Amino acid sequence: MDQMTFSTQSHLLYPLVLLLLPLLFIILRFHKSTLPANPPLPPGPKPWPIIGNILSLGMKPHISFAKLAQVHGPLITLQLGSQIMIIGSSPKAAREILKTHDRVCSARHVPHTLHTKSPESNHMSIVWASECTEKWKYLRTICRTELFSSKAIESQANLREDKLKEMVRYLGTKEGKEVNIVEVAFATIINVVSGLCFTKDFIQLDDEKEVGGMKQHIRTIMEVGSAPNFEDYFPILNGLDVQGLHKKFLECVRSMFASWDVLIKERKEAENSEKSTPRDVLDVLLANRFSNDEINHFIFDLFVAGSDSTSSTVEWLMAELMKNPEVMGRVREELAREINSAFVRDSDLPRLSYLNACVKETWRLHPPASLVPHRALETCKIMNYTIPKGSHVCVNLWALGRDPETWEDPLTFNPSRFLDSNIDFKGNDFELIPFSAGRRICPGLPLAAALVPLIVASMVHGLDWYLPGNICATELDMNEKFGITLLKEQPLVLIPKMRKQ
Ligand code: HEM
Repeated sequence: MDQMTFSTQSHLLYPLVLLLLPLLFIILRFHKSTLPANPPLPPGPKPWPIIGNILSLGMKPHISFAKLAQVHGPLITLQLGSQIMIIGSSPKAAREILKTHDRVCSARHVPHTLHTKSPESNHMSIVWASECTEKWKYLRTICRTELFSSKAIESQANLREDKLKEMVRYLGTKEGKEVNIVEVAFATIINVVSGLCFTKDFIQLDDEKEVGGMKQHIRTIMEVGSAPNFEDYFPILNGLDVQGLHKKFLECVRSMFASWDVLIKERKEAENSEKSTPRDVLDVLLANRFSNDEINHFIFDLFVAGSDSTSSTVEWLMAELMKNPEVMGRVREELAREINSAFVRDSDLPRLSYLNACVKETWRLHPPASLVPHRALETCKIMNYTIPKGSHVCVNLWALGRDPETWEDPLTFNPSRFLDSNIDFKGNDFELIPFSAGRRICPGLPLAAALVPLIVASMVHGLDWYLPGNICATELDMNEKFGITLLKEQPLVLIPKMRKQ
């Protein structure tokens, strides 16, 4: 009986399987052909032949990219000559690039302008290390332990306070006269960094004397470094430097290195320099047996990465305070309530919660590094799109701060939004990452976070500020007039007046 049933069943089963097999084959084939083997590239504007989307870059690429993101979405592709560029413009895209795919996207795109003569030299730099090599890790460890640990930052408080007192005294001498805010902030920051590195001032606030023409060199480096270099997009031009950008860059680097070589030589010749406790970064680097070239590159990174970014934040914040008198009023009230002496000290900063909220709001609207230039080490998938190996991968920090899906009334300068919020700028909250996030996050964050509020508090405490001539505060065009102020746009000029206590 059982045998019978089985044989009847198998008798029916064979023709059924034979019938179903071709059907299964058709279904699988159809299924395979609708699912591409690789997801596509992120969407983007249609490229022109040869030049691709170069014309979409515009004068301010971060603004052009933000506009393109409104049309094509938070992850877009641009074809720049032969180079693919992927740009992320939402907190989700930023998290995927800088956290989920941190390792794969951690390589640096080094523009041709900033290539130093030998490929070795870029390996000595933290900023321009094309990959996160052992050397890069070692240099970051020196930064973390010797320069920017909480203990190191605390031990540098006296230096910062001294430089701030010099700045306030200088501003007192400029009463009733026009002061270029970014110049003063820049000189103060350069002297803080040169104090850390060489125990020496590089710029005198009250005259134009400066060591090694630093101001002009850093200005030129920022200018040539941010200009698009066609060599980056057309390999056929490699090494020709048709725009002369690389030549200008090298001239500045050589001149700065030559002036530092003199200081390094003096230090090496000083008696017992190796045996005494290290006074500054130069002593630490010499004790770690850095060569002159390595010292120069390390210090170059600190000056170039730290000066313009910090001074432009001070300028934007002062401009926002001038434009928003009620915000300025609250900052003044807080300073009057919390500061009992003529000078603001580091230890006062934790009590200045409204000023700290103003700093965050400035970094939200005006991140100094608006685009973070990384490169994909391997092909990977981000938000269901393919990111090919070697693509430039950027996060548009400027777009993140103005994303209407994240921020209420995003274009309004409203520091109060941060008063009851846990959002911080330390790389964990992807809606606010002015220092980036992941393994390449800015190592100078602790110094900048201490310096910016200290400089602004020192400028505002005890001084009233006026716009020159007939400029009215409401006329300040915050989006167009300032921008990267060290470049060719108009700097913020204000007139200080001592306040009667
Ligand atoms: C307001 C001030 C500053 C801002 C907003 C800022 C922001 C940034 C950003 C966005 C990056 C790129 C990170 C990435 O590639 O993902 C960076 C890198 C860097 N920053 Fe800053 N920075 C500031 C101040 C400083 C200061 C004061 C120093 C040191 C004195 C410094 C040293 C560096 C260095 C060495 C790098 C390269 C890191 C690497 O490639 O591994 N920065 N910074």
